[in-house]
Amino acid sequence: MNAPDDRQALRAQLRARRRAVAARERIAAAEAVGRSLGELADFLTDTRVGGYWAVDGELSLHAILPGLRERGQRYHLPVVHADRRLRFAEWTAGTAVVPNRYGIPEPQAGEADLLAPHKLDLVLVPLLGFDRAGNRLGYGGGWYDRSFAWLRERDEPGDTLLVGVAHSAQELERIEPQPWDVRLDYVATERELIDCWPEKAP
Ligand SMILES: Nc1nc2c(c(=O)[nH]1)N(C=O)[C@@H](CNc1ccc(C(=O)N[C@@H](CCC(=O)O)C(=O)O)cc1)CN2
Ligand SMILES: Nc1ncnc2c1ncn2[C@@H]1O[C@H](COP(=O)(O)OP(=O)(O)OP(=O)(O)O)[C@@H](O)[C@H]1O
Repeated sequence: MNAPDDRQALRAQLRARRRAVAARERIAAAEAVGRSLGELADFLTDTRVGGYWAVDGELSLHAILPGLRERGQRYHLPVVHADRRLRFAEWTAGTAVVPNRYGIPEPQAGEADLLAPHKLDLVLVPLLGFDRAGNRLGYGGGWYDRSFAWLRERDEPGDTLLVGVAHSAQELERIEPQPWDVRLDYVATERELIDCWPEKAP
């Protein structure tokens, strides 16, 4: 069910499903996802955290921002780059943003203020679909796969933790991984924190 054509059909279906989450549920999820993330010690202590500016039904991260700030953690948004790898720029309330070519707001940062993906300690990753093994379906641009490709070879969580964030309605039974896909370490939903590598040593 995961041949390329099927992946396209699946994306359309998942987009529709994500958009169909009712407003009340969407708001409750944005408020609840912080509790799931809070079960992960790294989320409470890591210095450099990457996130996203939610669009198109993505689970909004705004409710976790005050906590990050109080704990002295720094929050960064993805910036798309011509080499099709993401950079990350710090964002605080008041940072000017401009729409990128997909219409998603990103900080207006100079080259010197952009961080390469490996500089982040933990990245909250947007997605269309996920499974419990940490396989993920994105928009098909390969941005996260390309940007975090070095993590693919790992057989245990790497230096940069990848944490998918999604509505529980976006869970799929199984996503057939592609050779370039980078697995998530955790997925946080409004209901739970899913450890995608339960077999790893404690
Ligand atoms: N909020 C948010 N920010 C993000 C992402 C994301 O998924 N969500 N990204 C995650 O990668 C990166 C941007 N990548 C994106 C890739 C494709 C599309 C998109 O809507 N594509 C259209 C086709 C547009 C086109 O080809 O010009 C589509 O799929 O219909 C958006 C963002 C970085 N920032
Ligand atoms: N490390 C890589 N090097 C070169 N191309 C890559 C790499 N990773 C992914 N790609 C390319 O990106 C395209 C999209 O990949 P895929 O369908 O897995 O996207 P996605 O995971 O849904 O998107 P995203 O990561 O942007 O959310 C693929 O056609 C693939 O060839």
